[in-house]
Amino acid sequence: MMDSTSKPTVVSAPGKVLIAGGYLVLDPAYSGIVISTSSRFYTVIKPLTPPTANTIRVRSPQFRDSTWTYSLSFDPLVKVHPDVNNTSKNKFVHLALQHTIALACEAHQDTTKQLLTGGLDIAIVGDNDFYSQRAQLDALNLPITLESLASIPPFSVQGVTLSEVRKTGLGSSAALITSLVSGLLVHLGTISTTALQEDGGSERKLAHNLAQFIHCLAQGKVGSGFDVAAAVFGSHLYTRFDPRVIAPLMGDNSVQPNSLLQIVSAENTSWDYHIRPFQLPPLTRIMLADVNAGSDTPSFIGKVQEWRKAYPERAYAIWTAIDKQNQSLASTLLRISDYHSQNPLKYASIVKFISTLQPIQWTADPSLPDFETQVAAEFHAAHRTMMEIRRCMKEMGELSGAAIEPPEQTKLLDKCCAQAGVIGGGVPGAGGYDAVWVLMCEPEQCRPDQWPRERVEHLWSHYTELKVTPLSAVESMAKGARLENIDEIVGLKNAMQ
Ligand SMILES: Nc1ncnc2c1ncn2[C@@H]1O[C@H](COP(=O)(O)OP(=O)(O)O)[C@@H](O)[C@H]1O
Ligand SMILES: C[C@@](O)(CCOP(=O)(O)OP(=O)(O)O)CC(=O)O
Repeated sequence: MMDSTSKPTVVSAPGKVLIAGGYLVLDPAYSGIVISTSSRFYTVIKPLTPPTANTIRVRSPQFRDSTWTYSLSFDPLVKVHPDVNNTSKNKFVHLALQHTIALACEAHQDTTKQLLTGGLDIAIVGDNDFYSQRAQLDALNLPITLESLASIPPFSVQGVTLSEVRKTGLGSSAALITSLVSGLLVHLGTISTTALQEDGGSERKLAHNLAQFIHCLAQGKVGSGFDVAAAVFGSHLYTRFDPRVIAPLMGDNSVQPNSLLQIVSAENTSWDYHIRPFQLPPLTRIMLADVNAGSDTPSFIGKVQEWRKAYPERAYAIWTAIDKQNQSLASTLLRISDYHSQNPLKYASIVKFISTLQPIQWTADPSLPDFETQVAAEFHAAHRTMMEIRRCMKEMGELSGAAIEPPEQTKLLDKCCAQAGVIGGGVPGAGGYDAVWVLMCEPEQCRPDQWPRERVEHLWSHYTELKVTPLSAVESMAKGARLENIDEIVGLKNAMQ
Protein backbone atom coordinates (compact mmCIF):
# COMPACT_ATOMS: atom_id res chain seq x y z
CA MET A 1 0.00 0.00 0.00
CA MET A 2 1.09 3.59 -0.66
CA ASP A 3 2.72 5.48 2.20
CA SER A 4 3.33 9.22 2.45
CA THR A 5 6.82 8.87 0.99
CA SER A 6 5.68 7.05 -2.17
CA LYS A 7 5.20 8.94 -5.39
CA PRO A 8 1.74 10.48 -5.68
CA THR A 9 -0.82 9.37 -8.23
CA VAL A 10 -0.96 12.01 -10.97
CA VAL A 11 -3.51 11.96 -13.77
CA SER A 12 -3.83 14.68 -16.39
CA ALA A 13 -6.64 15.44 -18.83
CA PRO A 14 -6.59 17.81 -21.81
CA GLY A 15 -8.76 20.79 -22.76
CA LYS A 16 -10.84 20.93 -25.96
CA VAL A 17 -11.70 22.95 -29.04
CA LEU A 18 -14.77 22.03 -31.08
CA ILE A 19 -13.64 23.09 -34.57
CA ALA A 20 -16.75 21.79 -36.36
CA GLY A 21 -20.19 20.69 -35.22
CA GLY A 22 -21.22 23.39 -32.74
CA TYR A 23 -24.97 23.00 -31.93
CA LEU A 24 -25.32 20.08 -34.37
CA VAL A 25 -23.42 17.83 -31.96
CA LEU A 26 -26.24 18.26 -29.42
CA ASP A 27 -28.27 15.99 -31.74
CA PRO A 28 -27.09 12.36 -32.10
CA ALA A 29 -27.85 12.51 -35.82
CA TYR A 30 -24.76 14.70 -36.30
CA SER A 31 -21.12 14.56 -35.24
CA GLY A 32 -18.44 17.13 -34.48
CA ILE A 33 -14.66 17.45 -34.78
CA VAL A 34 -13.12 17.99 -31.36
CA ILE A 35 -9.41 18.69 -30.90
CA SER A 36 -7.81 18.04 -27.51
CA THR A 37 -5.17 20.50 -26.37
CA SER A 38 -1.65 20.12 -25.04
CA SER A 39 -2.85 22.29 -22.13
CA ARG A 40 -4.02 20.01 -19.36
CA PHE A 41 -5.46 19.74 -15.87
CA TYR A 42 -3.44 17.74 -13.34
CA THR A 43 -4.76 16.01 -10.23
CA VAL A 44 -2.13 14.91 -7.71
CA ILE A 45 -3.25 12.44 -5.02
CA LYS A 46 -1.29 11.22 -1.99
CA PRO A 47 -1.98 10.11 1.58
CA LEU A 48 -2.68 12.90 4.07
CA THR A 49 0.14 13.84 6.43
CA PRO A 50 -0.37 13.41 9.29
CA PRO A 51 -2.85 10.62 8.51
CA THR A 52 -6.38 11.69 9.43
CA ALA A 53 -9.07 9.03 9.25
CA ASN A 54 -11.66 9.39 6.47
CA THR A 55 -10.67 12.94 5.63
CA ILE A 56 -10.06 14.37 2.18
CA ARG A 57 -8.36 17.69 1.67
CA VAL A 58 -8.55 19.20 -1.82
CA ARG A 59 -6.51 22.26 -2.78
CA SER A 60 -6.38 24.41 -5.91
CA PRO A 61 -3.19 26.37 -5.17
CA GLN A 62 -3.63 28.71 -8.15
CA PHE A 63 -6.63 30.37 -6.48
CA ARG A 64 -7.45 32.29 -3.34
CA ASP A 65 -9.79 30.69 -0.84
CA SER A 66 -9.56 27.30 -2.55
CA THR A 67 -9.01 24.55 -0.01
CA TRP A 68 -11.93 22.26 0.69
CA THR A 69 -11.96 19.62 3.41
CA TYR A 70 -14.43 16.73 3.42
CA SER A 71 -15.15 13.86 5.82
CA LEU A 72 -16.41 10.45 4.83
CA SER A 73 -19.07 8.26 6.39
CA PHE A 74 -19.88 4.76 5.16
CA ASP A 75 -23.06 3.74 6.88
CA PRO A 76 -25.26 2.65 5.20
CA LEU A 77 -23.86 4.20 2.00
CA VAL A 78 -20.77 6.33 1.33
CA LYS A 79 -21.34 10.00 1.96
CA VAL A 80 -18.86 12.85 1.46
CA HIS A 81 -19.56 15.73 3.88
CA PRO A 82 -18.08 19.21 3.30
CA ASP A 83 -16.41 20.52 6.46
CA VAL A 84 -18.37 23.29 8.19
CA ASN A 85 -15.19 25.40 8.28
CA ASN A 86 -14.78 25.45 4.50
CA THR A 87 -14.88 29.07 3.37
CA SER A 88 -16.21 28.28 -0.11
CA LYS A 89 -18.00 25.48 -1.93
CA ASN A 90 -16.89 23.56 -4.99
CA LYS A 91 -19.81 21.57 -6.35
CA PHE A 92 -17.70 20.00 -9.12
CA VAL A 93 -15.07 18.70 -6.70
CA HIS A 94 -17.64 17.61 -4.11
CA LEU A 95 -19.71 15.61 -6.61
CA ALA A 96 -16.59 14.06 -8.15
CA LEU A 97 -15.48 12.82 -4.71
CA GLN A 98 -18.95 11.62 -3.74
CA HIS A 99 -19.66 9.55 -6.81
CA THR A 100 -16.15 8.28 -7.54
CA ILE A 101 -15.71 7.01 -3.99
CA ALA A 102 -19.23 5.52 -4.09
CA LEU A 103 -18.28 3.68 -7.27
CA ALA A 104 -14.96 2.51 -5.84
CA CYS A 105 -16.80 1.15 -2.77
CA GLU A 106 -19.35 -0.58 -4.95
CA ALA A 107 -16.51 -2.25 -6.84
CA HIS A 108 -14.25 -3.12 -3.84
CA GLN A 109 -15.70 -1.93 -0.53
CA ASP A 110 -12.98 -3.25 1.78
CA THR A 111 -9.88 -2.16 -0.10
CA THR A 112 -11.38 1.27 -0.82
CA LYS A 113 -12.19 1.83 2.87
CA GLN A 114 -8.72 0.71 3.81
CA LEU A 115 -7.09 3.10 1.31
CA LEU A 116 -9.11 5.94 2.76
CA THR A 117 -8.49 5.30 6.45
CA GLY A 118 -5.48 7.66 6.60
CA GLY A 119 -7.18 10.27 4.43
CA LEU A 120 -6.24 11.78 1.07
CA ASP A 121 -4.43 14.94 0.10
CA ILE A 122 -5.46 16.11 -3.38
CA ALA A 123 -4.13 19.05 -5.37
CA ILE A 124 -5.59 20.26 -8.65
CA VAL A 125 -3.91 22.61 -11.11
CA GLY A 126 -4.61 23.71 -14.67
CA ASP A 127 -2.15 24.89 -17.32
CA ASN A 128 -2.03 28.68 -17.68
CA ASP A 129 -3.98 28.46 -20.96
CA PHE A 130 -7.22 27.64 -19.13
CA TYR A 131 -7.28 31.12 -17.59
CA SER A 132 -6.74 34.40 -19.44
CA GLN A 133 -3.14 35.60 -19.08
CA ARG A 134 -3.80 38.94 -20.81
CA ALA A 135 -3.86 41.01 -17.61
CA GLN A 136 -0.61 39.40 -16.44
CA LEU A 137 1.15 40.07 -19.80
CA ASP A 138 -0.06 43.68 -19.73
CA ALA A 139 1.03 44.13 -16.10
CA LEU A 140 4.49 42.76 -16.93
CA ASN A 141 4.63 45.02 -20.00
CA LEU A 142 5.35 42.00 -22.17
CA PRO A 143 4.48 41.80 -25.89
CA ILE A 144 1.42 39.64 -26.64
CA THR A 145 3.35 36.68 -28.03
CA LEU A 146 3.81 32.96 -27.50
CA GLU A 147 7.32 33.70 -26.24
CA SER A 148 5.94 35.99 -23.51
CA LEU A 149 3.43 33.30 -22.51
CA ALA A 150 6.27 30.79 -22.24
CA SER A 151 8.06 33.13 -19.82
CA ILE A 152 5.17 33.00 -17.29
CA PRO A 153 5.80 30.25 -14.69
CA PRO A 154 3.71 27.11 -15.25
CA PHE A 155 0.50 26.79 -13.19
CA SER A 156 0.84 30.42 -12.25
CA VAL A 157 -1.05 31.79 -9.27
CA GLN A 158 -4.04 33.77 -10.50
CA GLY A 159 -4.45 36.00 -7.45
CA VAL A 160 -8.27 35.70 -7.47
CA THR A 161 -10.91 33.18 -6.42
CA LEU A 162 -12.21 30.55 -8.83
CA SER A 163 -15.45 32.42 -9.34
CA GLU A 164 -13.57 35.60 -10.32
CA VAL A 165 -11.12 34.10 -12.82
CA ARG A 166 -11.52 34.76 -16.56
CA LYS A 167 -11.66 31.43 -18.40
CA THR A 168 -10.51 30.97 -21.99
CA GLY A 169 -13.07 28.35 -23.04
CA LEU A 170 -10.84 25.25 -23.09
CA GLY A 171 -13.33 23.42 -20.87
CA SER A 172 -11.79 23.73 -17.40
CA SER A 173 -14.56 21.88 -15.60
CA ALA A 174 -14.56 18.88 -17.98
CA ALA A 175 -10.75 18.55 -17.79
CA LEU A 176 -10.85 19.01 -14.01
CA ILE A 177 -13.58 16.39 -13.48
CA THR A 178 -11.85 13.94 -15.82
CA SER A 179 -8.44 14.26 -14.16
CA LEU A 180 -9.92 14.09 -10.64
CA VAL A 181 -12.25 11.15 -11.36
CA SER A 182 -9.61 9.17 -13.28
CA GLY A 183 -6.95 9.98 -10.68
CA LEU A 184 -9.18 8.70 -7.85
CA LEU A 185 -10.14 5.58 -9.80
CA VAL A 186 -6.45 4.75 -10.29
CA HIS A 187 -5.47 5.67 -6.72
CA LEU A 188 -8.26 3.57 -5.21
CA GLY A 189 -7.45 0.62 -7.50
CA THR A 190 -10.85 0.64 -9.24
CA ILE A 191 -9.04 0.84 -12.56
CA SER A 192 -5.51 -0.41 -13.12
CA THR A 193 -2.43 1.79 -13.40
CA THR A 194 -2.18 0.68 -17.04
CA ALA A 195 -5.84 1.55 -17.81
CA LEU A 196 -4.95 4.91 -19.28
CA GLN A 197 -2.29 3.49 -21.59
CA GLU A 198 -4.84 1.89 -23.88
CA ASP A 199 -6.71 4.20 -26.24
CA GLY A 200 -10.24 2.90 -25.73
CA GLY A 201 -10.17 0.00 -23.25
CA SER A 202 -13.09 -0.76 -20.95
CA GLU A 203 -11.49 0.94 -17.93
CA ARG A 204 -11.03 4.18 -19.88
CA LYS A 205 -14.67 3.91 -20.96
CA LEU A 206 -15.74 3.44 -17.33
CA ALA A 207 -13.79 6.60 -16.40
CA HIS A 208 -15.50 8.42 -19.27
CA ASN A 209 -19.02 7.34 -18.33
CA LEU A 210 -18.51 8.27 -14.69
CA ALA A 211 -16.91 11.66 -15.52
CA GLN A 212 -19.64 12.39 -18.05
CA PHE A 213 -22.38 11.70 -15.50
CA ILE A 214 -20.68 13.74 -12.74
CA HIS A 215 -20.06 16.66 -15.10
CA CYS A 216 -23.73 16.71 -16.13
CA LEU A 217 -24.81 16.57 -12.48
CA ALA A 218 -22.44 19.40 -11.48
CA GLN A 219 -23.48 21.58 -14.43
CA GLY A 220 -27.14 20.88 -13.72
CA LYS A 221 -27.68 20.12 -17.40
CA VAL A 222 -26.84 17.50 -19.99
CA GLY A 223 -24.88 19.06 -22.89
CA SER A 224 -23.51 17.03 -25.76
CA GLY A 225 -20.58 15.87 -23.62
CA PHE A 226 -17.92 16.46 -26.29
CA ASP A 227 -15.75 18.27 -23.71
CA VAL A 228 -15.58 15.32 -21.31
CA ALA A 229 -15.12 12.92 -24.24
CA ALA A 230 -12.11 14.99 -25.44
CA ALA A 231 -10.67 15.07 -21.91
CA VAL A 232 -10.90 11.26 -21.70
CA PHE A 233 -10.22 10.12 -25.30
CA GLY A 234 -8.30 13.02 -26.91
CA SER A 235 -9.06 14.43 -30.37
CA HIS A 236 -11.85 12.57 -32.18
CA LEU A 237 -15.04 12.76 -34.20
CA TYR A 238 -17.77 12.82 -31.57
CA THR A 239 -21.37 11.62 -31.70
CA ARG A 240 -23.24 12.19 -28.46
CA PHE A 241 -24.82 9.73 -26.01
CA ASP A 242 -28.52 9.43 -25.27
CA PRO A 243 -29.10 11.27 -21.95
CA ARG A 244 -31.57 8.59 -20.87
CA VAL A 245 -28.63 6.41 -19.83
CA ILE A 246 -27.91 8.67 -16.84
CA ALA A 247 -31.50 9.79 -16.14
CA PRO A 248 -31.85 7.44 -13.11
CA LEU A 249 -28.82 9.13 -11.50
CA MET A 250 -29.75 12.74 -12.13
CA GLY A 251 -32.07 13.32 -9.13
CA ASP A 252 -31.33 15.68 -6.24
CA ASN A 253 -30.31 12.97 -3.82
CA SER A 254 -26.52 12.97 -3.81
CA VAL A 255 -26.27 9.50 -2.24
CA GLN A 256 -26.99 6.86 -4.84
CA PRO A 257 -28.21 3.34 -4.25
CA ASN A 258 -25.81 0.59 -5.30
CA SER A 259 -26.50 0.85 -9.01
CA LEU A 260 -23.84 3.28 -10.13
CA LEU A 261 -21.39 0.64 -11.30
CA GLN A 262 -23.98 -1.07 -13.45
CA ILE A 263 -24.98 2.22 -15.10
CA VAL A 264 -21.50 3.60 -15.76
CA SER A 265 -19.99 0.25 -16.68
CA ALA A 266 -18.34 -0.02 -20.11
CA GLU A 267 -20.58 -3.07 -20.67
CA ASN A 268 -23.74 -0.96 -20.43
CA THR A 269 -24.81 -0.80 -24.09
CA SER A 270 -27.12 2.15 -23.42
CA TRP A 271 -23.98 4.32 -23.65
CA ASP A 272 -24.30 4.89 -27.37
CA TYR A 273 -21.75 7.65 -28.01
CA HIS A 274 -19.31 7.13 -30.88
CA ILE A 275 -15.68 8.11 -30.80
CA ARG A 276 -14.05 7.92 -34.22
CA PRO A 277 -10.27 8.46 -34.41
CA PHE A 278 -9.13 11.85 -35.62
CA GLN A 279 -5.96 13.89 -35.59
CA LEU A 280 -4.96 17.08 -37.39
CA PRO A 281 -2.62 16.45 -40.33
CA PRO A 282 1.15 16.31 -39.72
CA LEU A 283 3.06 19.59 -40.15
CA THR A 284 -0.02 21.67 -39.38
CA ARG A 285 -0.65 23.61 -36.22
CA ILE A 286 -3.77 24.88 -34.55
CA MET A 287 -3.49 28.28 -32.89
CA LEU A 288 -6.05 29.47 -30.39
CA ALA A 289 -6.79 32.95 -29.15
CA ASP A 290 -8.65 34.33 -26.24
CA VAL A 291 -10.61 37.40 -27.34
CA ASN A 292 -11.55 39.98 -24.75
CA ALA A 293 -15.31 39.80 -24.93
CA GLY A 294 -17.41 37.10 -23.31
CA SER A 295 -20.47 35.36 -24.76
CA ASP A 296 -23.29 33.61 -23.00
CA THR A 297 -23.27 30.07 -24.47
CA PRO A 298 -26.48 28.85 -22.76
CA SER A 299 -28.49 31.77 -24.21
CA PHE A 300 -27.05 31.06 -27.68
CA ILE A 301 -28.09 27.42 -27.38
CA GLY A 302 -31.62 28.49 -26.36
CA LYS A 303 -31.89 30.84 -29.36
CA VAL A 304 -30.68 28.25 -31.85
CA GLN A 305 -33.02 25.62 -30.40
CA GLU A 306 -36.02 27.98 -30.56
CA TRP A 307 -35.22 28.89 -34.15
CA ARG A 308 -34.87 25.23 -35.09
CA LYS A 309 -38.28 24.52 -33.57
CA ALA A 310 -39.91 27.53 -35.22
CA TYR A 311 -38.48 26.94 -38.70
CA PRO A 312 -37.89 23.18 -38.89
CA GLU A 313 -37.59 22.96 -42.67
CA ARG A 314 -35.17 25.84 -43.08
CA ALA A 315 -33.18 24.64 -40.07
CA TYR A 316 -33.05 21.11 -41.44
CA ALA A 317 -31.73 22.39 -44.77
CA ILE A 318 -29.03 24.49 -43.10
CA TRP A 319 -28.02 21.75 -40.67
CA THR A 320 -27.82 19.25 -43.51
CA ALA A 321 -25.58 21.63 -45.45
CA ILE A 322 -23.36 22.31 -42.43
CA ASP A 323 -23.12 18.63 -41.61
CA LYS A 324 -22.10 17.80 -45.18
CA GLN A 325 -19.28 20.34 -44.91
CA ASN A 326 -18.27 19.13 -41.43
CA GLN A 327 -18.03 15.52 -42.63
CA SER A 328 -16.16 16.62 -45.71
CA LEU A 329 -13.69 18.59 -43.57
CA ALA A 330 -13.06 15.56 -41.36
CA SER A 331 -12.47 13.25 -44.30
CA THR A 332 -10.30 15.77 -46.17
CA LEU A 333 -8.06 16.28 -43.12
CA LEU A 334 -7.81 12.51 -42.62
CA ARG A 335 -6.93 12.05 -46.32
CA ILE A 336 -4.20 14.67 -45.96
CA SER A 337 -2.72 12.60 -43.12
CA ASP A 338 -2.80 9.55 -45.41
CA TYR A 339 -0.73 11.42 -47.97
CA HIS A 340 1.84 12.03 -45.25
CA SER A 341 1.99 8.28 -44.49
CA GLN A 342 2.46 7.52 -48.19
CA ASN A 343 5.43 9.84 -48.66
CA PRO A 344 6.56 11.95 -45.71
CA LEU A 345 9.38 13.67 -47.63
CA LYS A 346 7.29 14.86 -50.55
CA TYR A 347 4.53 15.80 -48.10
CA ALA A 348 6.96 17.93 -46.10
CA SER A 349 8.18 19.68 -49.22
CA ILE A 350 4.67 20.63 -50.41
CA VAL A 351 3.73 21.87 -46.92
CA LYS A 352 6.84 24.06 -47.00
CA PHE A 353 5.88 25.34 -50.44
CA ILE A 354 2.28 26.26 -49.61
CA SER A 355 3.26 27.77 -46.26
CA THR A 356 4.59 30.81 -48.13
CA LEU A 357 1.49 31.28 -50.29
CA GLN A 358 -2.16 32.18 -49.88
CA PRO A 359 -4.61 29.29 -50.57
CA ILE A 360 -5.62 30.70 -53.95
CA GLN A 361 -2.03 30.12 -55.14
CA TRP A 362 -1.63 26.61 -53.73
CA THR A 363 -2.81 24.81 -56.85
CA ALA A 364 -1.72 27.39 -59.39
CA ASP A 365 1.72 25.99 -60.25
CA PRO A 366 1.41 23.56 -63.20
CA SER A 367 5.01 22.43 -62.81
CA LEU A 368 4.37 20.69 -59.46
CA PRO A 369 4.63 16.88 -59.65
CA ASP A 370 1.39 14.83 -59.35
CA PHE A 371 1.73 13.81 -55.70
CA GLU A 372 2.45 17.36 -54.57
CA THR A 373 -0.42 18.69 -56.71
CA GLN A 374 -2.82 16.24 -55.09
CA VAL A 375 -1.73 17.18 -51.57
CA ALA A 376 -1.95 20.90 -52.35
CA ALA A 377 -5.43 20.33 -53.80
CA GLU A 378 -6.55 18.57 -50.59
CA PHE A 379 -5.22 21.43 -48.48
CA HIS A 380 -7.09 23.81 -50.73
CA ALA A 381 -10.26 21.74 -50.35
CA ALA A 382 -9.87 21.92 -46.55
CA HIS A 383 -9.51 25.70 -46.84
CA ARG A 384 -12.67 26.04 -48.96
CA THR A 385 -14.66 23.79 -46.63
CA MET A 386 -13.61 25.76 -43.54
CA MET A 387 -14.69 28.99 -45.24
CA GLU A 388 -18.03 27.44 -46.19
CA ILE A 389 -18.64 26.17 -42.63
CA ARG A 390 -18.00 29.68 -41.34
CA ARG A 391 -20.45 31.12 -43.85
CA CYS A 392 -23.20 28.65 -42.90
CA MET A 393 -22.63 29.06 -39.14
CA LYS A 394 -22.75 32.82 -39.51
CA GLU A 395 -26.00 32.52 -41.44
CA MET A 396 -27.47 30.28 -38.75
CA GLY A 397 -26.47 32.91 -36.17
CA GLU A 398 -28.14 35.68 -38.14
CA LEU A 399 -31.33 33.66 -38.58
CA SER A 400 -31.54 32.60 -34.93
CA GLY A 401 -30.41 35.85 -33.32
CA ALA A 402 -27.34 34.24 -31.67
CA ALA A 403 -24.14 36.12 -32.60
CA ILE A 404 -22.32 32.91 -33.60
CA GLU A 405 -19.82 34.71 -35.84
CA PRO A 406 -20.38 38.40 -35.13
CA PRO A 407 -19.00 40.99 -37.61
CA GLU A 408 -16.00 41.78 -35.39
CA GLN A 409 -14.96 38.12 -35.44
CA THR A 410 -15.58 37.86 -39.20
CA LYS A 411 -13.17 40.73 -39.74
CA LEU A 412 -10.53 39.18 -37.49
CA LEU A 413 -10.90 35.69 -39.01
CA ASP A 414 -10.83 37.01 -42.58
CA LYS A 415 -7.53 38.71 -41.80
CA CYS A 416 -6.13 35.52 -40.24
CA CYS A 417 -7.27 33.44 -43.21
CA ALA A 418 -5.63 35.86 -45.65
CA GLN A 419 -2.16 35.13 -44.24
CA ALA A 420 0.16 32.94 -46.30
CA GLY A 421 0.17 29.35 -45.10
CA VAL A 422 -3.12 29.61 -43.18
CA ILE A 423 -5.56 26.82 -44.04
CA GLY A 424 -8.61 28.26 -42.28
CA GLY A 425 -10.19 29.05 -38.97
CA GLY A 426 -13.38 29.75 -37.14
CA VAL A 427 -15.13 30.46 -33.86
CA PRO A 428 -14.95 27.36 -31.64
CA GLY A 429 -17.95 25.55 -30.16
CA ALA A 430 -20.96 27.77 -29.72
CA GLY A 431 -19.10 30.72 -31.26
CA GLY A 432 -19.53 34.30 -30.08
CA TYR A 433 -17.00 36.95 -29.24
CA ASP A 434 -14.67 35.14 -26.89
CA ALA A 435 -12.31 32.96 -28.94
CA VAL A 436 -11.01 32.01 -32.38
CA TRP A 437 -9.04 29.07 -33.75
CA VAL A 438 -6.81 29.07 -36.82
CA LEU A 439 -5.23 26.07 -38.57
CA MET A 440 -1.99 26.69 -40.45
CA CYS A 441 0.94 24.95 -42.06
CA GLU A 442 3.84 24.35 -39.71
CA PRO A 443 6.74 23.28 -41.96
CA GLU A 444 9.75 21.51 -40.48
CA GLN A 445 12.00 24.50 -41.08
CA CYS A 446 11.47 28.10 -42.08
CA ARG A 447 13.51 31.24 -42.32
CA PRO A 448 12.88 33.62 -39.41
CA ASP A 449 9.65 35.59 -39.91
CA GLN A 450 8.46 33.04 -42.45
CA TRP A 451 6.41 30.80 -40.16
CA PRO A 452 2.67 31.11 -40.69
CA ARG A 453 2.34 31.09 -36.90
CA GLU A 454 4.55 34.19 -36.67
CA ARG A 455 2.37 35.99 -39.21
CA VAL A 456 -0.75 35.16 -37.21
CA GLU A 457 0.95 36.06 -33.95
CA HIS A 458 2.02 39.43 -35.43
CA LEU A 459 -1.49 40.11 -36.67
CA TRP A 460 -2.99 39.32 -33.25
CA SER A 461 -0.47 41.33 -31.26
CA HIS A 462 -1.06 44.42 -33.42
CA TYR A 463 -4.83 44.05 -33.64
CA THR A 464 -6.50 47.07 -32.15
CA GLU A 465 -10.23 46.45 -32.64
CA LEU A 466 -10.30 43.53 -30.18
CA LYS A 467 -7.78 42.35 -27.61
CA VAL A 468 -6.58 39.08 -29.09
CA THR A 469 -4.27 36.99 -26.90
CA PRO A 470 -2.75 33.74 -28.16
CA LEU A 471 -2.92 30.57 -26.08
CA SER A 472 0.19 28.40 -26.00
CA ALA A 473 -1.73 25.16 -26.71
CA VAL A 474 -1.18 22.95 -29.71
CA GLU A 475 -3.04 19.70 -30.39
CA SER A 476 -2.36 17.04 -27.76
CA MET A 477 -0.61 14.07 -29.31
CA ALA A 478 -1.16 11.97 -26.18
CA LYS A 479 -4.62 10.49 -26.37
CA GLY A 480 -6.79 12.00 -23.62
CA ALA A 481 -6.43 11.30 -19.91
CA ARG A 482 -3.09 9.81 -18.91
CA LEU A 483 -1.12 8.71 -15.89
CA GLU A 484 1.84 11.03 -15.29
CA ASN A 485 5.12 10.96 -13.42
CA ILE A 486 5.25 14.07 -11.23
CA ASP A 487 8.99 14.51 -11.92
CA GLU A 488 8.38 14.84 -15.66
CA ILE A 489 5.86 17.69 -15.54
CA VAL A 490 7.74 20.98 -15.43
CA GLY A 491 6.61 23.13 -12.51
CA LEU A 492 4.11 20.66 -11.06
CA LYS A 493 5.98 19.91 -7.82
CA ASN A 494 6.54 23.61 -7.27
CA ALA A 495 2.88 24.38 -7.84
CA MET A 496 1.95 21.95 -5.05
CA GLN A 497 3.68 24.07 -2.38
N1 LIG B 1 -8.43 24.73 -10.80
C1 LIG B 1 -9.63 24.33 -10.37
N2 LIG B 1 -9.76 23.73 -9.16
C2 LIG B 1 -10.95 23.33 -8.70
N3 LIG B 1 -12.10 23.50 -9.37
C3 LIG B 1 -12.04 24.09 -10.58
C4 LIG B 1 -10.82 24.54 -11.14
N4 LIG B 1 -11.07 25.09 -12.36
C5 LIG B 1 -12.42 24.97 -12.56
N5 LIG B 1 -13.00 24.38 -11.49
C6 LIG B 1 -14.42 24.05 -11.29
O1 LIG B 1 -15.10 24.20 -12.52
C7 LIG B 1 -16.10 25.22 -12.39
C8 LIG B 1 -16.19 26.02 -13.69
O2 LIG B 1 -17.04 25.32 -14.51
P1 LIG B 1 -17.71 25.99 -15.81
O3 LIG B 1 -18.26 27.33 -15.44
O4 LIG B 1 -18.58 24.95 -16.43
O5 LIG B 1 -16.40 26.30 -16.67
P2 LIG B 1 -15.86 25.72 -18.02
O6 LIG B 1 -16.72 26.34 -19.10
O7 LIG B 1 -14.41 26.20 -18.09
O8 LIG B 1 -15.94 24.26 -17.97
C9 LIG B 1 -15.62 26.07 -11.22
O9 LIG B 1 -16.69 26.73 -10.59
C10 LIG B 1 -15.01 25.02 -10.30
O10 LIG B 1 -16.01 24.34 -9.56
C1 LIG C 1 -23.20 24.61 -28.58
C2 LIG C 1 -22.48 23.31 -28.23
O1 LIG C 1 -22.67 22.39 -29.29
C3 LIG C 1 -20.97 23.53 -28.15
C4 LIG C 1 -20.51 24.47 -27.07
O2 LIG C 1 -19.11 24.50 -27.13
P1 LIG C 1 -18.22 25.56 -26.34
O3 LIG C 1 -16.79 25.13 -26.55
O4 LIG C 1 -18.56 26.93 -26.82
O5 LIG C 1 -18.73 25.29 -24.89
P2 LIG C 1 -18.41 25.85 -23.45
O6 LIG C 1 -17.20 25.08 -22.96
O7 LIG C 1 -19.64 25.49 -22.69
O8 LIG C 1 -18.15 27.31 -23.60
C5 LIG C 1 -23.03 22.78 -26.90
C6 LIG C 1 -22.61 21.33 -26.60
O9 LIG C 1 -22.17 20.62 -27.49
O10 LIG C 1 -22.81 20.91 -25.43
